[in-house]
Amino acid sequence: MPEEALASGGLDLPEGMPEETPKKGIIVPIGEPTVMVRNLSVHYRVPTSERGTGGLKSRLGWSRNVTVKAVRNVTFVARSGESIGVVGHNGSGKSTLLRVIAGLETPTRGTVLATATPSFLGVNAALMPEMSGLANVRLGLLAMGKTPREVREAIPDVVELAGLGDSIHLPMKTYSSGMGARLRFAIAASARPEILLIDEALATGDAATKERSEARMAEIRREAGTIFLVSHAAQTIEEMCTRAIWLHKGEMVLDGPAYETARAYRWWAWNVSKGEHEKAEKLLHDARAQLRLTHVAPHDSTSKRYISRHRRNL
Ligand SMILES: Nc1ncnc2c1ncn2[C@@H]1O[C@H](COP(=O)(O)OP(=O)(O)OP(=O)(O)O)[C@@H](O)[C@H]1O
Repeated sequence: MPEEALASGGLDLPEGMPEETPKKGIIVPIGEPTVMVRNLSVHYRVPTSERGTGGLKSRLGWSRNVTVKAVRNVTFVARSGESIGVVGHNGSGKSTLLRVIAGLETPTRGTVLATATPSFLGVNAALMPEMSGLANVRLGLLAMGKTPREVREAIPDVVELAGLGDSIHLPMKTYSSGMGARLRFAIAASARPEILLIDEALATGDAATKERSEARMAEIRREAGTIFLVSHAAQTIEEMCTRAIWLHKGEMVLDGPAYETARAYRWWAWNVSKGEHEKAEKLLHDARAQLRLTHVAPHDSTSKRYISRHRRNL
């Protein structure tokens, strides 16, 4: 997204809002498509305690179901060498999108094609809270298919990347959410997966740990990997990603360079927090007007094989 487009769309920062300077990231060439998301929608039917219009069922105390449209018609293509941040307010569909790419959920409509099985680092990744961080590293690495010897070799690197010091010997249930997230990141990133999905893991941590995480992410990208990173913190996205997607109520509002997209989102969020709802609406409208969808047909790419993430799409 060119700078002029941002300016003409009225997306300059207002006076008083702190400006972040874009960080010079490690430059990695962008390669072939690794994940293709097409017309993806995820709807949930959920019971509501809200009273109906007074029909018989409602008078008998039956609960009604409503449809929550968590993801609405999202389309994009991710390529190797990209780290893609997903930003958006609470409930905008960020985690749902990641879970569908991971193959943990089946979409209501649309398809996800990928060149490899994504490694998913969710906030609730199944580790054992009673066991120490170190024991969980072993467990996690074994669960990812490493042999006992590979596990032994990988442990020092994972422990260093997690940056937990002596706390690595304490039970995981004693960790703060940030400490747990760092450990999960270190375990998942040690596999150097082709596609890595990270949900809210890197917003915390000291400068040195952040630096190491960033370097590891760059390594994965350099080895032709793609990373998705979900975060509420636009600044994390600016620092860690090359590209960002802004979701709002399940819809894609903007897809472009991380700095511009995160900045546009931050300004919108800032206006919402100040009660400037008209201005925020206009910003959403302006951002949507700039949205350019990235498309590619699987046969456009010669050397990769794409696998559907969901059985019903096979
Ligand atoms: N399993 C589920 N059943 C019903 N509704 C769900 C389910 N998972 C998510 N939702 C709803 O879908 C919408 C999107 O949720 P999602 O967790 O993807 O958003 P998010 O952007 O990751 O939110 P947050 O930033 O708060 O973590 C929300 O309205 C949420 O309540």
